[in-house]
Amino acid sequence: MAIDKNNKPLATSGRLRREAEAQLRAKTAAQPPPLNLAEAQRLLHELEVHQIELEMQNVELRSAREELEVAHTKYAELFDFAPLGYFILDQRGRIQEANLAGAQLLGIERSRLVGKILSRFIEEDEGRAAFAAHLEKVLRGEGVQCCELTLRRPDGTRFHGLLQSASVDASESLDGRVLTSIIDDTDNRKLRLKLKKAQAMLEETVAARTAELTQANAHLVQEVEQHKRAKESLKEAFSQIQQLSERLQAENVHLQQEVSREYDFGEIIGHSDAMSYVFFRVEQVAPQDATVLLLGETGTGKGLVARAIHNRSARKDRPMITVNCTALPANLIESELFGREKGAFTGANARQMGRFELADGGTIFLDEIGEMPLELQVKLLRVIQDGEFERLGSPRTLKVNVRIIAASNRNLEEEIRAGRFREDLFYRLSVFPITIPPLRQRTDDIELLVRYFVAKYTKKTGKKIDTVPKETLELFLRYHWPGNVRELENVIERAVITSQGPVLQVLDRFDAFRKPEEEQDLKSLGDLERDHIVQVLQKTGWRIEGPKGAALLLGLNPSTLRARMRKYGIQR
Ligand SMILES: Nc1ncnc2c1ncn2[C@@H]1O[C@H](COP(=O)(O)OP(=O)(O)OP(=O)(O)O)[C@@H](O)[C@H]1O
Repeated sequence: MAIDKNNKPLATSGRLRREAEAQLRAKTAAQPPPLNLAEAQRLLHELEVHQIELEMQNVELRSAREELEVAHTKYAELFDFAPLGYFILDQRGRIQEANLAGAQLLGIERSRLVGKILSRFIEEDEGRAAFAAHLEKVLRGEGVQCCELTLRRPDGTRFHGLLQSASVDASESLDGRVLTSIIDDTDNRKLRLKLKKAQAMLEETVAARTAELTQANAHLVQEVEQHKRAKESLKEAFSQIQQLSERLQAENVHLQQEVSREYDFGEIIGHSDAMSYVFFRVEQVAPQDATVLLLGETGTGKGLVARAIHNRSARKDRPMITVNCTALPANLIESELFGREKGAFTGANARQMGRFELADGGTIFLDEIGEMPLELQVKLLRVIQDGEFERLGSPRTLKVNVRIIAASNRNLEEEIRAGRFREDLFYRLSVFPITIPPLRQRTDDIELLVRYFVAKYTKKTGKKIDTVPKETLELFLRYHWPGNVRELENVIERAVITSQGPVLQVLDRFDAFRKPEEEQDLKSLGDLERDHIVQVLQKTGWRIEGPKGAALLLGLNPSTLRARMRKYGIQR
């Protein structure tokens, strides 16, 4: 009981007493009624069972704990002796935990490792910045991150580490922490570098070798190409040589034939105005490539003029091929001109080059063109126009570059009228006509020709003849020479053979050279008039006027006679 300083009970003590008694009452009221014995025994039993249960649980817990400890030891060993360093880092990269391998890797005791910033083991600022970025990415939750860094141990040794980090999420109660494994990749890296170097070297060697091989290959291909080309050009050269040899052979045969015919390729003799005009025309046309048509009686020298044109042309080093259209059988002219393939017709046993092919680059002289069969005239026209033709029996078109000189002793205009000569061919041929006058119209040349032939045949026979009697010359001047220069040449040749001594003796009666009247060609009125005028003039010694002049004999006015002479080209 509470008392005051006078040892008297306080007034509040009564109240407290009352409250305490009330609490006791409430407590006893809440308490169960006192147990009876049976109940007490039952409760005691349960209590004992419960205690046994607890003891058993305790045993189980202990063994579980032991097992856990064993497992922990086992995993701790695994953790410690794992072949790579494990580190648990905080958000700033401070090492919170590390396995033994990790401590060994960083060359520091494990106990001293905890609390150290991993960055301090990283070489160079650059590496540390890379690690910071690595850590940041991990903490940002960007998943597992890897990086390569050079790390330095406290003893100064370095190693190349491969880092792999992952953040540990909060549910694993390692909130904000990072698990980082580090592998010492130094040896592997060295090996890799070596391997890379070796590979680079290998690649370099392979590239160099490949380049060498490619070059060698290209060289080979080039060589093969060159060989191929060389082979081709050899083949071509061979075929050209073959063609050339064929051509040369043919040319040779032709030239031999020409030589055997004793053609006179020397200069053309003549100093008459008529011949001077012919020479002038020859000089004019020779350097051109124009087609020339030579007109004139037989034996007037058309062949010689053709040769002179060729020899004065740019083609003079190529052959002049002569085709005498009268000398060849009509059925052979075509194959002679254009050539033939083997078997082109019965009897064509071998391939033969035509005269046009032979004359390629040169000149072809088509003598007696008026004799050419009509059907061939068409083909000739084509050659003149396009330079093209086909060999007999061959569809292949050949092209040649040939200058054409044609000659005719026939009056081609009459032939056209008679339908024996194509007008178009005539106009093609007569681009540049040259008419060679008959010998009787250029008696001025006779003496010159006589001396020329005498010299020629005395040289040939070894005789010495230096005089031609005046009477003989006069005889020659009077004669009308139907065979022209050829006839005169024959007369001289015979005379040289038969002459004894230095004087030329013409034994033959001159009239013998005249054709019997009935054999003579029927001449036109103009020709007869011309011949007659010449004869009379020769008789009067070329005197025109006066009592012994030709005009009187002919019953013509001298000026009329002069006009006729001009018309017919009659000159002394
Ligand atoms: N002016 C001349 N000078 C020298 N010889 C000539 C002359 N004219 C012709 N001859 C000679 O006369 C002969 C005949 O000449 P060429 O064959 O050239 O005449 P052609 O007019 O072609 O005759 P054809 O029409 O009969 O073929 C040849 O031997 C030739 O040498």
